[in-house]
Amino acid sequence: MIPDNEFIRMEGVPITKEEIRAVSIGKLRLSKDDVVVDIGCGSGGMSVEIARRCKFTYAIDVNDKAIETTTKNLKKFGVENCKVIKGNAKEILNDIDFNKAFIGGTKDIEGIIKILNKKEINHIVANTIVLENTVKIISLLEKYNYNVEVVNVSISYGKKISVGHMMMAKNPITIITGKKG
Ligand SMILES: C[S@@+](CC[C@H](N)C(=O)[O-])C[C@H]1O[C@@H](n2cnc3c(N)ncnc32)[C@H](O)[C@@H]1O
Repeated sequence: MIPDNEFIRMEGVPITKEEIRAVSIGKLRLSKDDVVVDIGCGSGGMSVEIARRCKFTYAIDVNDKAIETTTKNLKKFGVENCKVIKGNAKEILNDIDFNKAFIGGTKDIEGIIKILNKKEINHIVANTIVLENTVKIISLLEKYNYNVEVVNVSISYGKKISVGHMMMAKNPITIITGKKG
């Protein structure tokens, strides 16, 4: 994994932390034949890591700054097998071919999961912070007969204080995996 501080960051939108990227990448079980879409690519933290491990990646975001930052990070890390597309994933997914999806953004999630199911995408991994989004994604995946695994990851970073290291907790992230077949 690339350390967090090596990425160019987009103001106001946190990059997926190195440890969360590691678990999420593990859950995607990537192979060199996979074509993966990163829905809500933000700064491109996941797009870069995914593209380095598969055949091709589509990085989609509605936000101009996200598109700009992801493009810069792809260039910085020498990633050439990733196309960055601006827009709402709901309007774009029907026009591209891929076999796995990573979900990092949840706007219009009902429509997005409906399309993923219709396109027979049998391996989906989502990261959520907000409880309501976690519940919504689990329910939607179950509605479309995906087998769902839910993992909650809590990370604490050691901070040096006078008497030793104090562990400072970050907010937990839920990693939801939906699979069929
Ligand atoms: C938490 S950030 C993702 C962080 C990213 N994984 C990273 O490491 O930099 C979520 C992003 O999803 C985008 N987003 C949310 N819903 C979306 C949608 N339906 N289509 C495209 N982008 C979306 C937001 O604009 C935001 O940039």
